[in-house]
This record gives sequence, C-alpha cells and structure tokens, in this order.
Amino acid sequence: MAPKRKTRVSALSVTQRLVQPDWPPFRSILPSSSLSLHEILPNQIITISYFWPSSLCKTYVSFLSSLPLVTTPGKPKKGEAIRVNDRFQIQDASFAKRLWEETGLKDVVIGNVQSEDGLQLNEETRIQLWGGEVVGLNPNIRIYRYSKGQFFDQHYDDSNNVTVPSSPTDISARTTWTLLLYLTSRSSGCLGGETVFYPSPLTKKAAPPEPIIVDLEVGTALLHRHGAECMLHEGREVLAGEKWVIRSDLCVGL
Ligand SMILES: O=C(O)CCC(=O)C(=O)O
Ligand SMILES: [Fe+2]
Repeated sequence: MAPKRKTRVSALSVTQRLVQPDWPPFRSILPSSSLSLHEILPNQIITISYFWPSSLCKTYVSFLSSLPLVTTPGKPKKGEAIRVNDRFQIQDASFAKRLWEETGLKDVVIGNVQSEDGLQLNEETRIQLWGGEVVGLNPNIRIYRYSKGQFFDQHYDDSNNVTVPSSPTDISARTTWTLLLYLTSRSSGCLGGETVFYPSPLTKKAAPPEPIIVDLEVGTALLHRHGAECMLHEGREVLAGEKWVIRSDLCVGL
C-alpha cells in the first residue's frame, strides 16, 4: 500500500491545479490607443466599450464554465446583501497583472493613451478620480455566473487593503474602484442582469433620482467608485440565458 504521505501530496497537486486556472491567452485585444473612458456618471461610473473582443469573451465563458463554481447561499450573513449566483474566487496575482498590463487597461487608466472622444484627464484630475496613483488590480479575482432567476441585491462595495505584487518590492495598496468585465449580453442570449445604480436624493424629503441602468454589453468593462463614496447598486435578476462577469478592483498605492 502506498504511504499516506504520498496520497496527501498528490491530493495537494490536484488542488493546486484547480486553484491555478490555466487562463486562456488574451487574443485579438484592441490596441490601447483605441480604448477610451466613457463617463456614465461623473466621478462614479465609467465604462470602456470593446475592452475585450466578443471572441475572447466567448472563449472565456467556455473556459470559466469548467471551473468549480460554487452557488452562494441564499441566506446572507447579517449586514450582507442577498446574492444569489455561482462564483469562483481566487487570489491570482499573475492573472491580475496580465489583466492590468496586457489588455490596455493600465494605459487607459493611468493616461498613457488618451483617445479624442474619451474622458480627458490631466495628472491632477486623474489622481483625484481614481483616489490616488493606480498601481494595479486586486489579485482577488472573482468570477460570477448568474443563471435565470439569479441576482445580486442592492449593496455597497467596500474598499480593502491589499498587497499588489511588484518588483523589486510588493506595493501596499487600497482598492478604490470596482471593475466588472461583462462577458455576455442580450446578443449572447442573456436577458436582464443589468447593473443598476441608485443615486441618493439630495435631501431626505426629495424624490429619489432615477436609477442609472447599465445594460450588459459583451466585452465592456465597467468601473465604479467604491468604499465611502460607493453608490447603492445591484445586479438585476437574469431573466433568460446566463450572465458572466469577471470582477476585480483598481488599487491605489498607500
Ligand atoms: O453583477 C453585477 O452586475 C454587480 C456585481 C457587484 O455589484 C459586485 O460584484 O459587487
Ligand atoms: Fe457591488
């Protein structure tokens, strides 16, 4: 009989294989010079259209379907939003780095490129917008799959302190904006699932302003401010098909 230790080692290697996804390469990404920041709500919500080509989104949806997604419990802990979806979460600094550096996101966020039609930022307004010098993405990568009837109830996203691996030394950072990358939309058969933001009324007695509804668009990246200035928001119920999202956060150096 094989010694117990051997069994444990091989079990570990299986676990490692499961927790280190072999993410598909980023193919057919547009040059960063053709990406731009589109302001949906000043200082709060920004989108980047055509961030990923639809072919890459499709490749990712089929790859992500092979990951061990876990259905979140219907009953949240006290103070947590009701979130009903299937998710996969991993600390993967190297994927976060690739997502930051190899997709044009870094260039467009830190202003290495500025297209004529997008949001124009100088150094000062850029630092003000992002809440500091953006140093990368949160290595905490979350994958969401919402099937028919699933949703993410109204909530606020917290800011977290994280370490962004870097050379020669790691960077202590804080998350300031949520990144949602939509891999599906109506064109891929997903109905519903819009991300909806609820601006707060200017006074307690004033009527609540109209919500801001962001339709899913294959390959669009959405950024929204989180932490103390986060807007109340939700992922609406999916009515048909599947909604797939990759989630991370922008991190600024402390
Ligand atoms: O899936 C969505 O549209 C929203 C997700 C969200 O709010 C979150 O990840 O905190
Ligand atoms: Fe959120």
